[in-house]
Amino acid sequence: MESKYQGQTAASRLRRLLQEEGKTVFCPGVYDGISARIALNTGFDCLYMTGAGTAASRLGLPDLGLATMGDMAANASMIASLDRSVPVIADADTGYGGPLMVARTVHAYIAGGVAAMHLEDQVITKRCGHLANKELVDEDVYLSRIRAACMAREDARQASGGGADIVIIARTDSLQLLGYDVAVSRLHKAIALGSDVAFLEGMTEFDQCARVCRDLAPTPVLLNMVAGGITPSLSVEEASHLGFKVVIFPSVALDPVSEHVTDAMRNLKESHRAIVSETRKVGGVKHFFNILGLKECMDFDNAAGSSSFAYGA
Ligand SMILES: C[C@](O)(C(=O)O)[C@H](CC(=O)O)C(=O)O
Repeated sequence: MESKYQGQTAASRLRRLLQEEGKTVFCPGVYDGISARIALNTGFDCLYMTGAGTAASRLGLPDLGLATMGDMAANASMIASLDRSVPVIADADTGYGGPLMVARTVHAYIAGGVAAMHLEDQVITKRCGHLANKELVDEDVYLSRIRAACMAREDARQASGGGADIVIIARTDSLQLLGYDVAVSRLHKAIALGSDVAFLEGMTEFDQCARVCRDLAPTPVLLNMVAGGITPSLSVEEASHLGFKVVIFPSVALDPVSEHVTDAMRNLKESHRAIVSETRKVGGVKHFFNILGLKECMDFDNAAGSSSFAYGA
């Protein structure tokens, strides 16, 4: 069967979604194979790889600039590989070093099939954008990160005959320290260098959310809806009404996981017996493996002529 996305890379598919009149792309935050599979099975047309979730799930650590480029690129590439027709927007933090390192990051994300990446102006020892007392790099350092990313994308475009067209999202964390006008001015400069999308991190007032898309028009703007964060909570419809073209929900899976797993762990510790969910009682272990593509794996193996799954599993 021909894919309806024939010939489109994930990046070009995302570019089309961004151009669709009246469309706001909204993305659940995913950070591992399970959360990504569940989001794909739910039918989202774009995913967001959260850096906070990547640091949490791969390293067991908070979002403090501890995940390396290797950690992030490997995770983003794995997630992007699960369904090539669904674009993945991935956190790329500060780019993990100077311009040469930023360029390596861009090439690693492109090689992994990532559709878009965001780069910010915090110091390398960064923290979640919704924490206090963030430190920034000077504007020229930030712009050299963005310039390096756009130069690397251009090199990759030429080498691939146009295919490698990763969407570059300029994020600024400067609102907290330098105020709205400086933050928007940093984004304008990043756009002038070739960023495709702008991301004003850590807005604290509805008025800022209401202004930013107008002030940066016609560049598409991304809204970060961290649960419990400092930005007023908006629905996708409300965000769309204000002009946002992309909304990410980084923590949508993190809180349910930490809360439900805590309950399950406590229960096992106290009762010495694991809770068996209703779905497992009915579907057995296969229920979970089916979420991860068991059937598709067996079909592939059969189609390749193997007899391993001729009688199922
Ligand atoms: C968007 C973000 O960069 C992320 O890693 O998902 C974080 C979100 C978070 O820490 O929950 C951020 O806003 O800095």
